[in-house]
Amino acid sequence: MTDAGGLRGKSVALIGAGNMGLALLEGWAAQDLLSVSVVEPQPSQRLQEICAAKGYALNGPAAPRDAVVLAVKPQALEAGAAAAAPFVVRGAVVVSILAGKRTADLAARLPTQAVVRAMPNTPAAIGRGVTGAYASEATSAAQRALADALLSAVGGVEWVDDEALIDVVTAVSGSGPAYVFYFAECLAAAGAEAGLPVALAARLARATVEGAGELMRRQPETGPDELRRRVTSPGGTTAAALEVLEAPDGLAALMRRAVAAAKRRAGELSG
Ligand SMILES: NC(=O)C1=CN([C@@H]2O[C@H](COP(=O)(O)OP(=O)(O)OC[C@H]3O[C@@H](n4cnc5c(N)ncnc54)[C@H](O)[C@@H]3O)[C@@H](O)[C@H]2O)C=CC1
Ligand SMILES: O=C(O)[C@@H]1CCC=N1
Repeated sequence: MTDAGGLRGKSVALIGAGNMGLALLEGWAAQDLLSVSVVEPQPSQRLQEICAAKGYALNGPAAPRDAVVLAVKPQALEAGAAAAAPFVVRGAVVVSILAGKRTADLAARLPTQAVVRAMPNTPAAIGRGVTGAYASEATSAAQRALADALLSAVGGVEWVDDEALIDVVTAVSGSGPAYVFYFAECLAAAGAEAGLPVALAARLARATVEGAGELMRRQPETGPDELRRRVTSPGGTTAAALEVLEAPDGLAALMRRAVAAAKRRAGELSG
């Protein structure tokens, strides 16, 4: 395995290996460069398999680590930070993926000021995630590079200089996969209501979202607006549908409200 991010020989503790923590662990295991300790009170079968196969310590004694990744629910911050603290020594960087929790919230509970606040998303589980990240002022360039390499194991990483933007990242790409899945559900439901057998409508909607996403991925130079135009014949069926979606109270207005609600909720989760 190439070691572009300089992960070889680095040690990491992962606190919480549910959906997102496990996705990160899968990425690290595939690279096979790190020494990993995992703390997880309810280890899944898959977690146990990875730890056994890779020799990762699962719920073993704490030891100083180069990085500590916190992946518990925001509501479990106190207990998660208590579990993380024994792994955090001088020079360690803490990477938190907790929605809403600020770098200051983390620094107040851990023996370090070097905190990276990151927001990945669930396509990380197949190495196709995208993560927004912010590094506190006390984070060194080397610590930030280590955090970048850890997060890059499951997809792209976009850094922001203003911590407040992480709440927006959360509302766009952190929660975003759910919007896309819900869109597929709604398209299927509308198709069924318009007369298709329910299962067929579900298959068509799913294949459409998959195919459109893949088309976008394979044509990175082409914007979604242009891809949309290519579907839309003047005076045709797509134009008729888009007239509905583009109405003042249409999809753009709904997305604005949805993103604003998620951003607001992220703010409420801080502290
Ligand atoms: N699910 C998602 O799409 C995303 C979630 N996040 C954030 O990631 C974090 C984790 O979310 P999920 O993985 O979805 O939740 P999850 O509930 O699947 O995983 C959390 C894990 O933490 C474990 N845990 C609880 N207390 C603990 C403790 N004291 N020490 C160690 N482990 C402990 C739980 O047993 C559980 O397995 C959340 O803070 C969430 O905001 C971030 C990006 C996307
Ligand atoms: O719903 C949540 O709070 C988490 C953060 C982004 C995606 N899931």
